[in-house]
Amino acid sequence: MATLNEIPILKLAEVHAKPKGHQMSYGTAGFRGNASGMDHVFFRMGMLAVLRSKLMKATIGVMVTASHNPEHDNGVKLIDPHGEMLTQSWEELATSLANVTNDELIKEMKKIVDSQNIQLSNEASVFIARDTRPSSLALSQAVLDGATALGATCTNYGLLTTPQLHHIVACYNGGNHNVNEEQYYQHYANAFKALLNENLSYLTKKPVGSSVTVDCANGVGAPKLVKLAEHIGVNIIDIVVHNNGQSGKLNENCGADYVKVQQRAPVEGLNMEPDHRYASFDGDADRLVYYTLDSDCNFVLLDGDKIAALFAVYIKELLNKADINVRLGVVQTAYANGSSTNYISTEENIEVACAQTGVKHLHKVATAFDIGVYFEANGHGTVTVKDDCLNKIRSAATSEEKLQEQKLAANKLTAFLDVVNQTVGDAMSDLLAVEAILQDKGWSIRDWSCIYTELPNRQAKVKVADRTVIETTDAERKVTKPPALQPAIDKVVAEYPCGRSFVRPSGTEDVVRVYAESDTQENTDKLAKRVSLLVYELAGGVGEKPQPAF
Ligand SMILES: CC(=O)N[C@H]1[C@@H](OP(=O)(O)O)O[C@H](CO)[C@@H](O)[C@@H]1O
Ligand SMILES: [Mg+2]
Repeated sequence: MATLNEIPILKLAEVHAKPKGHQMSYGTAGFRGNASGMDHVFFRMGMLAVLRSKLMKATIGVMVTASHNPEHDNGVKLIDPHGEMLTQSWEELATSLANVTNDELIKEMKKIVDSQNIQLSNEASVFIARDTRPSSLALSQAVLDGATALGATCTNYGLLTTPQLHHIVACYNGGNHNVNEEQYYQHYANAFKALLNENLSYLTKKPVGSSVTVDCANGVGAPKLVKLAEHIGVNIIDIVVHNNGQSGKLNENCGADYVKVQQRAPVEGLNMEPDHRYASFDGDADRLVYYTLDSDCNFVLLDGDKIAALFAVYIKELLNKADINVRLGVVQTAYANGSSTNYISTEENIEVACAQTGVKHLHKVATAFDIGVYFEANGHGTVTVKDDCLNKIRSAATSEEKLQEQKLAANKLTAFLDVVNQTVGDAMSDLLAVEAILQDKGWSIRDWSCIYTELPNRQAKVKVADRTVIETTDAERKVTKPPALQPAIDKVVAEYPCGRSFVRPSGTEDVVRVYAESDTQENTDKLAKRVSLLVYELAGGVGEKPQPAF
C-alpha cells in the first residue's frame, strides 16, 4: 500500500510555514482573508485537492481569488469534479488542515486519508487558476507546490475567471480532454449565436439599443470579456469594457458588489445616459448586475433578483409554447427583494424556494427542480437542468408529433440552456443570456426593469465581539440565539409598512449583516438602523454604536 511521501512534504511545508496562532475557516466561499500570512493555507489546499482527486478519481480545481473583496485580500476554493463547489463534508477537513501547526501536518493528512479511505496509489490531477490580484501569482505557486509535493499532475491555467475554471473542470471530467480557455469562448460564442439565429427565424424584433457597457471591476473579467466578444463578433454584440484594470484598483469604488450594496454606479467616468444598458462584474467575474438611468436620471438597478425573474419567465414562456410539462423553480435567499418573490410566485405562478446564503446552498436546492433558476440578489446565479429534462426538451425539438411552432420553442430553449454555465454563476455567460432574451423579446432595459418595482432595501453591518453567538433558522430568516433578539426584531419590524428585516453572521467577513426593506427608503433606513442597534445591544456589539434614527 502506498504511503505519504513525507520528506518532500515536510521540506515544502517549511517553505510555506504557518505563522503562529493564525486560524481560518473554510467559509461560504472557501478561505478568505488578508493575503499576507495566508501562504500556508494555499499550500495545504494544494495538498487537499490531491487527496480529493485521489478519492474522487477525477480532476479537482483550485481557484485563487477573493472575488469582490479588496485587492489586499486573497482566497482559495476547491472545485469538485462536476464543476460544483467542494462538498460540504470536506469543508471541515479543509479547516482542520489549514489550522494545524507544521509539526502536526503529516498526522492531520494521515487522519484525512484514513477517515476518507483514500487510496494513495490512485493518480491525481489538479487544475489551478488565479485572478489578477498582486498576491495571486505567488499564492497559486504555493498551491502548485502543495499539489506537486503529493505527486499530482498539475495544469496551471494562469489567469482565468472563476466560472471559466469551473467550466474547464466540469468538461474535462465529463470526457472532453481538449477543453481549455479557447474552447470556453467557442462554446459560449457559438451557443449565443445559435440562440440569436433561433430568434431571427421566427420573431419580429425591435431594436433594444446598441451597446452594453460593462464595468469589469478592474479584474480578470476585463481581458476575458474582450476575448469572448471577439469570438462572437462586433457586428453581433457591441460590448464596451470599462474598468479594465489599466489604471483603477480592483473592486475599488466599482464592480458588482459596490453597485449592489451602494445602489449607485461605479465612481469613475461612466458618464451614464438614460436607458443605456450598463452592467458590472465582480473581481472574479462570477457576479453580474445591470443598471441604467431612468428619464429623470435616477439610478435604476437590475440585480440578481431581476435577472432570475427574466430568466424564469423566459423559460416558462418557452416551455408553454413548446407544450412541455416540467417542474420549473426559482431559488432565492432571504436577501431577495420581497417584490421579486411576489412577482415570480404570485404574478407569474412559478415556484419559489428560499435557501441559505452561499451559492452552494442555492445550487443544491435548484437541482431538485427539473429546471432550477437560482440567483443571489448580489448577481451570482445560473440555471440548472436535469439530464432527463434536457432530453425531453431536445426530443420535443424534433418530434413528429409537435407543431412547427412548438418545435421552434423547444429548439430555442435548448439553445438558451447552452448559453448558461450550469456549473456556477458566470457573469460572462449570464450577460449573454440577458442580452439574448432582451433581443428576443424586443425589450429595452426599461421594459425589463418595469416587470416589478422593488421595495426600498438596505444592507448594514454590525461589528460584534463574536459573531458565532448569533444562530439562525428558516433559511437564515429567523434568529434562534441570542433568544431575546428575534422577538425584539419582530416588534420593531411590525411598526413599518411592508417591513421585513433579518440578521445573520457573515460567512466571509467578521461582521453581522443586517437586511431591511419597507415601503419607503426613509423607513427602510430607519428600520435597518434600529435592527443594527438591537444586534449591537443584544449580541455583544463592539466599537462605534449604530446611531438610532427615529
Ligand atoms: C449578503 C451577501 O451578498 N452575501 C454574500 C457574501 O456572503 P456572506 O456570508 O454574507 O459574507 O459573500 C458570499 C461569497 O461571495 C456570497 O455568496 C453572499 O451572497
Ligand atoms: Mg465573485
